[in-house]
Amino acid sequence: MSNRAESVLVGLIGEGVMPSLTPPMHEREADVQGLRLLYRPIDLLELALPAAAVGDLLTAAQHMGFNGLNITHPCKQLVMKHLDEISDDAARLGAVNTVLIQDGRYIGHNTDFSGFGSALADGLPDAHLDRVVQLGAGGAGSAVAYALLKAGVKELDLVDMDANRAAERAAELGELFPEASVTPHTPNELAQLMPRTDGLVHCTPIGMAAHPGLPLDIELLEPRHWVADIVYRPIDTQLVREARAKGCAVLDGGRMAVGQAADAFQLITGRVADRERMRAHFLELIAQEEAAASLNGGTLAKAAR
Ligand SMILES: NC(=O)c1ccc[n+]([C@@H]2O[C@H](COP(=O)([O-])OP(=O)(O)OC[C@H]3O[C@@H](n4cnc5c(N)ncnc54)[C@H](O)[C@@H]3O)[C@@H](O)[C@H]2O)c1
Ligand SMILES: O=C(O)[C@]1(O)C[C@@H](O)[C@@H](O)[C@H](O)C1
Repeated sequence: MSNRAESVLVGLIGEGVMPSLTPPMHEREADVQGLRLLYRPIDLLELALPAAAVGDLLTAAQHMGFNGLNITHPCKQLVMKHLDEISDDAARLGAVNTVLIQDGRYIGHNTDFSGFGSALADGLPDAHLDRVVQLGAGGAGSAVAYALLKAGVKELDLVDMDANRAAERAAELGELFPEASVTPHTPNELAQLMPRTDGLVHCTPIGMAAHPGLPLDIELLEPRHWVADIVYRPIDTQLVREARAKGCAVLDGGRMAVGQAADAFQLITGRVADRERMRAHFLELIAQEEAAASLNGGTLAKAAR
């Protein structure tokens, strides 16, 4: 038996979270550090609960002695009204993916943006950040764009097939970062944008096992561009492979997945996670999934993210 101070109990609330690699990443890192930590997925689909149940689940988690929670789709905004305190960045971004339960209070943070920010700094330390093209302005894309602007990007070209979404996000981000210029675009403008950009960040589902292919005409990519993909199932997406083959500096989507986990681990446990060790474990887990998928005829597990 142990209490909240002696061991750590963590959960992940969202839809379709059973295949998530975040629970094993936290548990392995805690094991290596000699910390007793259990991390359970709490899947709204399996429980047949609506997203609006997130508030009741927070209460239940507190009653059951949880130390913290990760929150994912479709609850990252919904959870905010149930929190006692929200970090400045999560409040500005309008999304929470990590909730600490401390002294009966709920404190919200966002480690998606910080995880991408540290991934970019660690994985592409020499990347020029004056001008960046970002493809995809959805949920993850919003956190990534926020991280890019915090990292000092001066001109961010936000491209989405949904022109309204690109325009809304660009306007929101432009207000948060008045010193930068954030401009909405549709994919047919990529031929004009790519020759002017330092790097490309990819945040659409294209390249995932269920959505194979390339998100842009690969001829638009030049060896001087750096490329960051956030898709990580598979880890070497077609974009990552073809960008590497052209000589571009490349960041794979696993770096962000590990970054958000490492930052949440630190917030929840108070201990610093060893990111390289966590990444090595993450790559092991992905390799196991990919090997199992190739045995099953090439279909990756029903992993949503
Ligand atoms: N590495 C990580 O930690 C991490 C975390 C979350 C999501 N992801 C990956 O990021 C992807 C996007 O996640 P999300 O939550 O932002 O999804 P989302 O559905 O909220 O957003 C995707 C956006 O891409 C746009 N889009 C789709 N196809 C496009 C195309 N061909 N050209 C331009 N725009 C296009 C859509 O209109 C939408 O706005 C996921 O599919 C997942 O693979 C990675
Ligand atoms: O790994 C996952 O499944 C996650 O749900 C991905 C992303 O949504 C993060 O914000 C969560 O902390 C964990």
